[in-house]
This record gives sequence, C-alpha cells and structure tokens, in this order.
Amino acid sequence: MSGDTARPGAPAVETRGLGVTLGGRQVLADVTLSAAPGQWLAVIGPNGAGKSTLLRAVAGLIPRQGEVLVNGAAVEGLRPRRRARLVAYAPQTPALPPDMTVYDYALLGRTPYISYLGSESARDREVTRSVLDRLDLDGFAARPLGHLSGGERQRVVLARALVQQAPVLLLDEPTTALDLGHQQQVLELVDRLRLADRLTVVTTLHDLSLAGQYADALVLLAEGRAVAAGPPGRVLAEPLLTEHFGARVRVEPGADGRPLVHLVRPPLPSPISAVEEG
Ligand SMILES: Nc1ncnc2c1ncn2[C@@H]1O[C@H](COP(=O)(O)OP(=O)(O)OP(=O)(O)O)[C@@H](O)[C@H]1O
Repeated sequence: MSGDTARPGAPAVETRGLGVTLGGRQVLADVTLSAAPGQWLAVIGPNGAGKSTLLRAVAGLIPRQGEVLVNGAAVEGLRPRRRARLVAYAPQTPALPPDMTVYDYALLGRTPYISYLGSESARDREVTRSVLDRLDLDGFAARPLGHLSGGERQRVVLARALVQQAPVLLLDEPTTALDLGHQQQVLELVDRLRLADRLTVVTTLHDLSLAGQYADALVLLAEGRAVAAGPPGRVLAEPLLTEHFGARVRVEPGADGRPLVHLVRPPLPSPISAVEEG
C-alpha cells in the first residue's frame, strides 16, 4: 500500500467546510468530517441528501468549496497518478464500455502502476485475477460488460476499485444491486481487506442495518448538511431517522450489540372505518 505522503497522525480522509454547487444549487454545505486510517465511515441520508456528491468531491472529481485532505495532503495537489494510488472510487452507476471484457475492465484498476508506454506486469495480472476470483467473477473474465446482470456489473465496478489497491476506498452504494449472499460477500471482503491492509473505507449505504453492522462511524446527511455524526449507536437513533427519513422505524440491538433498523408499518385503518370512508 502506498502511503508515503502521509502526514503522521493525519486522518486518512478529512473534509473541512466542504460545499458543492451543482446546476446553480448548493447541494452540499459546510460538511466537516474525518476518517482515521483503518476506519470504516458510512455516509447515510435520504435520497438527494448529497451522499454521492460527497464521495465525488472527496475523490476530487467535481469542483467544490472548502478542503478535502487525503493523508493530510490537499487532494487537488496530488497528481492524478498519485491520487489514483491513494484513493479508489467505485461509483454507483458508471457508464461501462459494453464491448470491453470483465478482465480488461478490472485491469484498468492497475493503470496507476503501469508506466506510460509499458504494459501490465505479471503482478498486475495476478492482482486482477485474484480480485475477480474473490468476487466470484473468475468465470466471467472473458464476458463483455454489456452481457452482465446488474449485480454482476456492480461487482465488476467494485473489482476495478479493489484492483487499484489504494489505501482509501470510496464506495458509492456498493450493495444495492446485490442479492443477500453477494451483499455479505462484498462487505465481508471489504472488511477483511480493511483489517489486513488498514484500508480506510468511506461508503454510502442505504441499508441502515448494514451501515450499523460494518461501519465504525456514521455521518447522517440531510439536505446537503451533516446533521449527525458518531458511532452507529448514536446516529441510528429512532428520533433522528424519523425526522430525516420521514420513516417509522424501530431500532434494536443485534446479536453483536450493534443497532438493527426495522421499518414499522403505520397502523392499518380498521376494516369498518375503511368501509365507512369508502
Ligand atoms: N448535475 C447536477 N445538477 C444539479 N443538481 C444535481 C446534479 N447532480 C445532482 N444534483 C442534485 O444534487 C442533490 C444531491 O445528489 P446526490 O446524488 O449526491 O444525492 P444522494 O444523497 O446520493 O441521493 P440518492 O440516495 O438518491 O442516491 C440532489 O438533489 C440531486 O438532484
């Protein structure tokens, strides 16, 4: 893992007063957060709250106000190659070239390690094969991207990011298209890599129970602002979730003590009053 620009003691990812304006609208305002090396930070919030925008701003992909620091260095000061060795970003719905094979697409994650006129090394091929294997994609290596299901595509996008072997992983909704087994497989794999290589993971997650299970810390965004931050037990609180998601929920501790969030149906109208109203 490359980390030679690290400022000792600096958070792996930090934003200070981060703001983003898109199409003349302020979609993020004054967001200050940090993730320590090896930490898993989950960004949660209702649709349109600015979660994806936050990840794109941290990845240095869009103009912004305020500061974004990676290992203590301003992200815009990093050369693209250097930045790509430090930060891997898996977008929610990237445009994928339909004729490119799964293997060639995942191999693109090695670009920051391949010299300009050079070709990939045995090590690049080995890393790519190993990640495809760990994501159950080894049988798909020769398949064109246009011939994949939604969940397979999502795992390929994650594969490319993991192949990058960057110490900071930004994952935008990595599990939305995945079945239960693959959700668990992907999140467990990310967590194992995090623990083994001290990766810092920043992910948006709509599934609040999964966010609570995997993340060390959560940031709740609402209308572009960070309205709560802290450990899962503090942020996944019924009043906060009801206020910002407009949902009826029950939060209870799971087997490991981390909070599980359940949707609770509003009371149904009684059959008699339903008939009367009809
Ligand atoms: N190019 C753009 N121009 C104008 N507004 C935009 C643009 N891109 C995104 N937005 C708006 O910015 C806000 C934040 O969008 P973003 O995708 O970050 O939200 P999100 O929290 O990730 O939402 P979701 O949960 O639905 O994925 C939304 O209101 C969205 O409509």
